[in-house]
Amino acid sequence: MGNEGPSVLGANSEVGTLRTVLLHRPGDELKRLTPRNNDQLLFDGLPWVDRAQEEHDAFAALLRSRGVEVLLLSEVLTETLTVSGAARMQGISAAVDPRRLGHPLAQELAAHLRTVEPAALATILTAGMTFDELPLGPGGASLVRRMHHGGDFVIEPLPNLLFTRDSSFWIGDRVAITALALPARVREASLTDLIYAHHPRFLGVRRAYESHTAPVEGGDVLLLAPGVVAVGVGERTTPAGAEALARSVFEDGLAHSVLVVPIAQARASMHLDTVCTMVDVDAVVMYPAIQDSLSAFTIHREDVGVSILGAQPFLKAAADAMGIGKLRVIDTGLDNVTAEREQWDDGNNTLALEPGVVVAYERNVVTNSRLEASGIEVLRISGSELGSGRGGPRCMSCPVSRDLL
Ligand SMILES: NC(=O)NCCC[C@H](N)C(=O)O
Repeated sequence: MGNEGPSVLGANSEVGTLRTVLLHRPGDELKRLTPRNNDQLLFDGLPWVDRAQEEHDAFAALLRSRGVEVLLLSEVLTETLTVSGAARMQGISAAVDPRRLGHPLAQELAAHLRTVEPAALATILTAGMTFDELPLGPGGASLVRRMHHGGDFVIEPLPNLLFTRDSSFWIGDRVAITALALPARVREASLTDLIYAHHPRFLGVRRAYESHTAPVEGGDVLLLAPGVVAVGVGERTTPAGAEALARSVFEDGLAHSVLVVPIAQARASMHLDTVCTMVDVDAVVMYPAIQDSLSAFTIHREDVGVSILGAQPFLKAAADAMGIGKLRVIDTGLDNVTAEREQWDDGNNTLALEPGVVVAYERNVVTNSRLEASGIEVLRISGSELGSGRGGPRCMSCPVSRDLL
């Protein structure tokens, strides 16, 4: 960024030049994964943590080499906990659940956590804590403590923090703290909430989608063009979430059209960005199996209230709302099996650094060569370990600042 100072916060597209991004370098929370808990914690396997960190470091280094400022969630969290007592309280109260721990243990643990240094507290809030790790005296007064096994979690770890896309997203000059659908991820939003509320860098930033009335996850939200938002509805974001988000962004003047896009309620397509991401101002990379069937309900902001257009082909609805003749689709695979394999491995989950330049996993060889054949520059990263959580470069990044289109 040279002497230009901090970038202007916010984004109104998927492809405006990326200036600042929030990533989470995977840490001790990944070491909590075992064959007994990985399904519940939404990982398909047990990543080799050191290698996952190396892969992530290379991802961050690539972004920096392209002039992007990389904010790391653990560092930003520690800074926030250092400057703000309110943030500490917020983080502790979200992590210590009296319904599960009982009041005696919950009170004792919360009192202890209030004495912990910011960096160590940030580690506990992200990596969790087991009963064996409780730094309290013998568990005399707590039945809960006596009855749990030492390896059980007092505070659940958050291995999916890696996917910073889902727990917050920027729209216009506002940030939305999302409402995550699954128990394994709900607490992530308490961390993004306290960071954006109390970190000095974000003071004064206003919120979008404050009502949190229903689940909305950032991986389902695509900023197709200034004023035009697509929201996937499937395993995570619900119809009520999409509707509430639409009304909220209309009221705040952040969009005039919201496309609500049904996607299969399946692990392979848990978010809209697992099947479709933007690679240029008028182009998407999309899983071919859904290209012809993907549809959208379009909600328009009207002078009074909203209008809802019935389901149309997604590509037509998107082009109409964006005011372009056609949304180009870069088809990702020549045959069904290759396409299915590369979709599973996040071939469609690209992160645009500017129009026509994307970061992608190297393993998706066919998809990447199709992108290049269409004139897209593909910056490859390895994701053999990172990918075991089922997320690619877009899932692993929350753009905090993009040049406005
Ligand atoms: N936007 C995304 O598709 N994020 C990937 C999230 C993966 C994570 N293991 C999850 O199941 O939520």
